[in-house]
Amino acid sequence: MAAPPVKSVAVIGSGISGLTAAYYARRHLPHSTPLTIYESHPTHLGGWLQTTHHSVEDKRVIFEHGPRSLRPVGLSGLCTFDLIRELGLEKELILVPKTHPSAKNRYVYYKGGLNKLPSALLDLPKAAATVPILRGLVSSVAHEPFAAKRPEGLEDESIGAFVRRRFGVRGVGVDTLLSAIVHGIYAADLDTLSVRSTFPILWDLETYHGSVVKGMLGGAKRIPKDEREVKQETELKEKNKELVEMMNGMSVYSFKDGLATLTERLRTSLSNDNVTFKFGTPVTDLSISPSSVTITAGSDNASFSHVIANVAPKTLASISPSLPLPTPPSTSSSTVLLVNLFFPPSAAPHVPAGFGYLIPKTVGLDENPHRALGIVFDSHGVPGQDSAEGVKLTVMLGGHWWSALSPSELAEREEQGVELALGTVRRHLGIITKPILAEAHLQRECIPQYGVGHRGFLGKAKSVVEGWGGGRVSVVGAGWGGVSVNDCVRGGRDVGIGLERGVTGLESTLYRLVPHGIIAVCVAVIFLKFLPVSIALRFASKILPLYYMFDATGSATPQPAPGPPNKSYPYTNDPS
Ligand SMILES: C=Cc1c2[nH]c(c1C)Cc1[nH]c(c(CCC(=O)O)c1C)Cc1[nH]c(c(C)c1CCC(=O)O)Cc1[nH]c(c(C)c1C=C)C2
Repeated sequence: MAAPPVKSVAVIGSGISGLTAAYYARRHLPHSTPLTIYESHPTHLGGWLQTTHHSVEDKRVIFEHGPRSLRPVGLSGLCTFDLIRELGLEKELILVPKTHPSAKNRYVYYKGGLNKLPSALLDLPKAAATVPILRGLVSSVAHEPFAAKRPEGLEDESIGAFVRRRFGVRGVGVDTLLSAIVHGIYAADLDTLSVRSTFPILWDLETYHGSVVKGMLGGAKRIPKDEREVKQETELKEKNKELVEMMNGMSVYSFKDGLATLTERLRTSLSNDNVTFKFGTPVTDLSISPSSVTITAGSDNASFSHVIANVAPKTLASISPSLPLPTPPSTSSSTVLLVNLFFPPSAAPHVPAGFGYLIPKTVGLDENPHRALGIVFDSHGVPGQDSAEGVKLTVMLGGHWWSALSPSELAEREEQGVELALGTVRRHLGIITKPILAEAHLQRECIPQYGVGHRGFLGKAKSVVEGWGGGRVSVVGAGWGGVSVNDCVRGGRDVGIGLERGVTGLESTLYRLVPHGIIAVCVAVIFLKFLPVSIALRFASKILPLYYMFDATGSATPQPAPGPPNKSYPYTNDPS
């Protein structure tokens, strides 16, 4: 069936995915094609990319209330380069090299202290012998190649089930380490997330090599690469040569004025380019006819030839009653309490030069009474962003630990946010000084949870959206196929460019490998200890350095309407 001609386009939701889709649509369609963006929030645009600027004695401090850095890797990473180049943002970048302490020093809180994960091959023997969280893993890794074959017909399972099936339950366990990483990316419990949708590399290594460890030793060679991806990658590398070169050897990057630079620049570009923004207009209905899609937002009805929905599956289902969308295996999203703290030089605590630390699921309430998930040492993580001297931290709490809390209990946690964060840093890092700036933001439902079977859901959703929309409706955003900013940019770009072909937005999510090789790296680190040096070096060249260890891009764009709209609770440093 030929795709219907594009005459007018509406985008529902102004997160990074929606804005990127609008941007590329604008660039690819005739200038006369009208484009309208609906945003339910009255003023805020950009979804979970939320940067605020603060002043300390006339010097600047930047707080990120969502993602804070991006990882320059993979096809999705190249898509973000393309957007940066298009927007002329190259000079606004802050690059963090892999040699920087924040890239090399990554920690997990375990057994009452920070466990430094090794960053180089030579550190491995010592680390495996002395770091408590690494010690027990050796036998698990040695066992993995001999684990029983995957049961016939198993299509997906939780990350926890996969890891226990392959690595067994010995000592500290690979699952303990992985639970910390899952906290840092999804703020979730590894026993509820789909391994195929969150760490597809692990599933694929088992499929094509019969073992994760064996597959890694073979350089994952047998895993087939999608031809479309290879072609797109080659084209993007060519087009963005300078940025590719500039990012060579970099661990992460951000912007001088924070990550919201990206969404702000998109807004400026779109505002100057025949795009109408409708703020404060939640879309309540989406209906389809053979010749158009009609959007109802409050008392406003408007018809478009095409609609791009930057909303999660459950929201799309609720606004489109005639769309027979299957129910996703999980409709929940993690809620994270983010507390930003800034300590002036006179009260600057000592924190190790590093990225920060994550807290595994097995750390008990006695050691982690406020259910913190991890702490980022921002002043090390993105150096040089603030002109004010001092120490900046972000404490992240809640996530799956708070999934059963009522809205009023969550609001209570937000009100107590700064105290909970200070209690945590006192307990873990011995920090007793007071910050000069402190803000708590409860980011409600900010990270979608891909439940077991999510991939199967996407396959069905694609045919349903195709059949229902007839090439007029596409979906983008973290709720579907990848929670990182890079994934969102990639999804938005694919749809913006592909509107005339009638894409659903779910084409690439079905063959996309979300590049989370994190566990593979953890496993490798331990395994290396037993290998002859020559094999180890070959192995290491494939998978080291350890930048996968909870670095990378952030998420996310979905609804409900996020934003600075959230109340923030400033902390007054009142000695009384
Ligand atoms: C609201 C808090 C968030 C937590 N995770 C994400 C957000 C927005 C999303 C996220 N964080 C990371 C990734 C990996 C992406 C990839 O390309 O592989 C994703 C999708 C990695 C990450 N985790 C933390 C940081 C600082 C980063 C780097 C990117 C970023 O700036 O977000 C720290 C961290 N994030 C969360 C917790 C609990 C945590 C703890 C230290 C939750």
